[in-house]
Order: sequence, then C-alpha cells, then structure tokens
Amino acid sequence: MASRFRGSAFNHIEEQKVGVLITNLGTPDAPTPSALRRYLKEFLSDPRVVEIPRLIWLLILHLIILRIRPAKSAKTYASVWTDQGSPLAFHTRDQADKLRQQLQAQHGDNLVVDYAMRYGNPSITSAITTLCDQGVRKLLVLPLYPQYSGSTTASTFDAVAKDFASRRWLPELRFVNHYNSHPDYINALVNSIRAHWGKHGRAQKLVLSYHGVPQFYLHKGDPYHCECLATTRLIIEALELGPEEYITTFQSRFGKAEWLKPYTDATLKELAANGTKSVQVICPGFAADCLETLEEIEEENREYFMEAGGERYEYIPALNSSDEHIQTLSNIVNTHIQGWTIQPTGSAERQQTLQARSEQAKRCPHNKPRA
Ligand SMILES: C=CC1=C(C)c2cc3[nH]c(cc4nc(cc5[nH]c(cc1n2)c(C)c5CCC(=O)O)C(CCC(=O)O)=C4C)c(C)c3C=C
Ligand SMILES: [Fe+2]
Ligand SMILES: [Fe+2]
Repeated sequence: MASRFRGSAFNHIEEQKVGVLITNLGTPDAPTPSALRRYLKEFLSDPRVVEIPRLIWLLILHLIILRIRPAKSAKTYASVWTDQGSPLAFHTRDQADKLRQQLQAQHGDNLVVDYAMRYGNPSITSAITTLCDQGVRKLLVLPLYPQYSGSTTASTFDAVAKDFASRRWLPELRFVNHYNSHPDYINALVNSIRAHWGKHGRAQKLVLSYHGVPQFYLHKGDPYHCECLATTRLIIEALELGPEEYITTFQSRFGKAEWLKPYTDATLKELAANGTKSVQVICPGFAADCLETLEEIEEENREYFMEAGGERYEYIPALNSSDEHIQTLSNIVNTHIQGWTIQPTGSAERQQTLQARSEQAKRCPHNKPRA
C-alpha cells in the first residue's frame, strides 16, 4: 500500500547532523507576468497573509488581482533584477553560504546550513528533504524576519508543520520566533548607520521604515507593531537621537484597507513639504535588500521626497551578507542550538568507518525510502 508519509532516502543514527535552515519570504523565478502570477497566487492565497473571508478573497484574487497585478509587478521586478536573479534570492543564497562557512569553521561539517523560501523556490519542503537526506536529525529554522508577525513568521511555521505532517521520522525541531531586540542585531544596524554617517554625514531626519500589515492585525493581537517600535527604540537610544531626529514609518501597503501608520510615502512627502531638506531611510525589518527596499524605498520614495521639495535622500542598505550580519545570525544560531551535540568531523579514518557503516545502514529496514 502506498504510504502517505515521506521517508528520507537515508538517515541513520550514526549520521546525526544538526541542520540550520534560514528562510525568507520568496520571490518570483523571473521578472515575467507568468512567473509573477505563480508567485502571487501562492503568496496571496495564504490565509495568514490576507485575512478576509475566504470565498470573497479567492474571488477577488482570481477575478481581479491575478489578472492585473502580475504584469504590473513584473515591470517593477525587472527594474531591480540582476544577472544573479532577484535580489532577495541572491542575498539569501549568499547569506546561507557565508553562514555555513562561519558555522562549519566552528562546528565542523556535521552542522549543515541551507536556505528556503516560504513562497516559490527553493521551497521549504525541498530544503527539509535535502537536509534530512544528509542525515539531519536536529533542525533549527531561522526565518529572517527580525520582527514576529503572524503573516510572516507564523506562516513559515505553518509551512514547516505542513511538511512535517507528511514525514515519517521527524527531526527534532527548534524555531526562532524573532530577534527584533537582539543586542547583536541592534548593534549591526547601529554600526551600519554610523558607517553611513561617516561617509556621507548626517541628515536632518532618520526614517526607520518597516513593512506594513493591515491595522486590524495589531488590534487582533499581532505583536508586529510593538516589535518594530522596540527595534526603533533600541536603535535611537544607542544613537542618542532626540524625538525630532527620527521617525518610524510603515511601507508597502497593499489594497484599500487601513494599514499600520504613519505610511512611509505620505510621511516623506509631508516632511519635504514642511521643510525637511535631507533624510536617510533605513529598513530594519528587511534582512536583505529586495523589491520593497530597492524599488519602493530607493527609487519610488526618493522621487516623492525630491518632488515635494527635498534636496538630499539616502537609502541605507539592508545588512545583507555583511560580516557583522553573518556574525549576528551565527550568534543567534549558536544560542538556539545549545545542548545539541554536534559530532566532530573526525579523521579520514573515522570518515571511512562512518562510510562503511552508512553502507551497512542502507540495508537496515528503517532506512529504506518509504516514498
Ligand atoms: C497582501 C498583504 C501583504 C502582507 C500582509 C505583507 C506582509 C509582509 N511582507 C513582508 C516582506 C516582504 N514583502 C514583499 C513583497 C510583497 N508583499 C506583498 C503583500 C503583503 N505583504 C506583495 C503583494 C508583495 C510582492 C510584490 C508586489 O507585487 O508588490 C517582499 C519582497 C519580495 C521580493 O521578491 O523582493 C518582502 C521581503 C513582511 C516582512 C511582512 C509583514 C511583516
Ligand atoms: Fe510583503
Ligand atoms: Fe504596538
């Protein structure tokens, strides 16, 4: 009888490894309407992302949004696309490569690192399968969302749980909920702002812009808004900024409902109209540069500010795969894997013994694939 549970091609007790899976939101495979349609369909069908009655939403999504938005979004994606693909894809890949280097230098190669996207590719299921096939029995998932939100963090957990529901032998799981006030993360942001000031001087106003969510998510208990404000508070305390020298805003509004306020675009227009001549914008909720920072903040909002009378507009890039960011992520991982034994890589001789046992173990019934 075919089984509904997935087995790993091979994972034997001898080969227990620790796996670290970093994830981000996801991005289309290409800046084309068809790739965008696929991506937006998966993303916007997630009930964690859009919380309006299912039937009504599915009608709006399929009859209106998926007919109009893919072509429009494809154009904006094309404006930030690189020869390495979508910025979010290549930054996340690069973060995983550097984090792997850093963690394996410390723990050896019985700790493995991979990355996945909540929507699109590489999927969470494909990454968990790759990790389990390598012998991972203890899995740490680190979503690269510093601030917790049901629409992002919890949705990532849902995808892991959905994958686990079809897996026979579950790895032990740990999941990082948030790191919005982690001292290393705050320091990394503060140092990045200071480095920018060192090169360009200060502006009149520091704008800390976070991705928005519908306002009713906050009223229903989502801690996202508070976590953003906490991140801001810790940054401005470290920089010793006064109330007139910074502002927290929310960007990337979608649809007609009210989202968290103040809106980034309206604020920048207002600031310029009221005489602020220079601003520096940082997006402390984005671990990597992506469409929402490169196109919306760096291009679109610059235009709004300059057209309304602003004179100097600077975007301070996301932490991406800077050494300090990788060190921060590595410290977060090390905190969360405490108590998990990672077997040393061992000598060539030990490797040979393990290899021989692996061959033997492949004949062991509980290691047979049960696809
Ligand atoms: C429709 C509702 C949306 C909610 C709620 C939402 C929350 C949310 N998103 C991010 C991070 C990212 N969002 C990105 C793109 C993006 N977001 C939405 C919609 C919602 N986001 C859409 C429709 C899109 C796609 C772009 C477009 O068509 O306009 C991205 C960038 C992805 C990329 O490919 O570069 C990120 C990152 C967070 C952190 C968040 C809630 C806290
Ligand atoms: Fe978004
Ligand atoms: Fe709040």
